[in-house]
Amino acid sequence: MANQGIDTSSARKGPITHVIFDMDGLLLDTEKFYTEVQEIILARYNKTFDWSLKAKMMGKKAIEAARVFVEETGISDSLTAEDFLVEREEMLQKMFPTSDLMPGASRLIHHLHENGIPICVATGTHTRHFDLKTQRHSELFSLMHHIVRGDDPEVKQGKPSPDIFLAAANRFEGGPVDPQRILVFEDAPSGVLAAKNAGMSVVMVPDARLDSQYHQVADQVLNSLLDFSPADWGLPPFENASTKLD
Ligand SMILES: O=P(O)(O)OC[C@H](O)CO
Ligand SMILES: [Mg+2]
Repeated sequence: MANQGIDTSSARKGPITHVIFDMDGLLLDTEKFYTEVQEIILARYNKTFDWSLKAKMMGKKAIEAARVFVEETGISDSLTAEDFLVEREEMLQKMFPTSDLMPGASRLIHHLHENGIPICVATGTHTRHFDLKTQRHSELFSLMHHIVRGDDPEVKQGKPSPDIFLAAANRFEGGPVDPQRILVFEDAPSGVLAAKNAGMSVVMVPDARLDSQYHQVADQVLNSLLDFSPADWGLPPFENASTKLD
């Protein structure tokens, strides 16, 4: 483990040749939408949504996160996981098309692509939501070699299962790529665990409100993608490392 720096004992298991990006909360500022609708729904039951619950939900497939939500809040007798998904859907559908990029996402994706590093996305979100979230960012996502979504038939179980990252490793040119050559970027505890379960190295870029106990599993923890130094991982450095553009 390493916080705010690199742990050379666990990192560099092999030279990094391929990169997998998580999406929600890592490339796109979409976790705030889930938080907002969950706060609204819980308020009706006179309960508050907090980051200890958020930590257990984020990164998971929708139905898996929904089960955590109704069970952990004790409202499962009044609201099933399936009904919770229906209830939040209308609100989310209005929010997702407004999704913004996270700071540093565009710079890092363009940099890796321009330097010939194969990159892809592995997101727990399903195709219909993916399309809404990315509609303003099609140019950036077109730089990905491939995109694996939560409703992909190869993804039997959501994060922290390694399924989605192993499927992503399989689909690179000449795949499957050795997991030791893959660096994953994640924001969620379940996603960091999934990457480690797949045998990959992982840079965590967590929300500042997430309890720091969840940092321990990651190989490197950063406040922002703007703080990533490719050279730490043997990847081509930014030409002007002092310039932090979005
Ligand atoms: O973080 P992602 O991209 O795997 O998405 C997972 C859910 O859709 C949101 O937590
Ligand atoms: Mg995420």
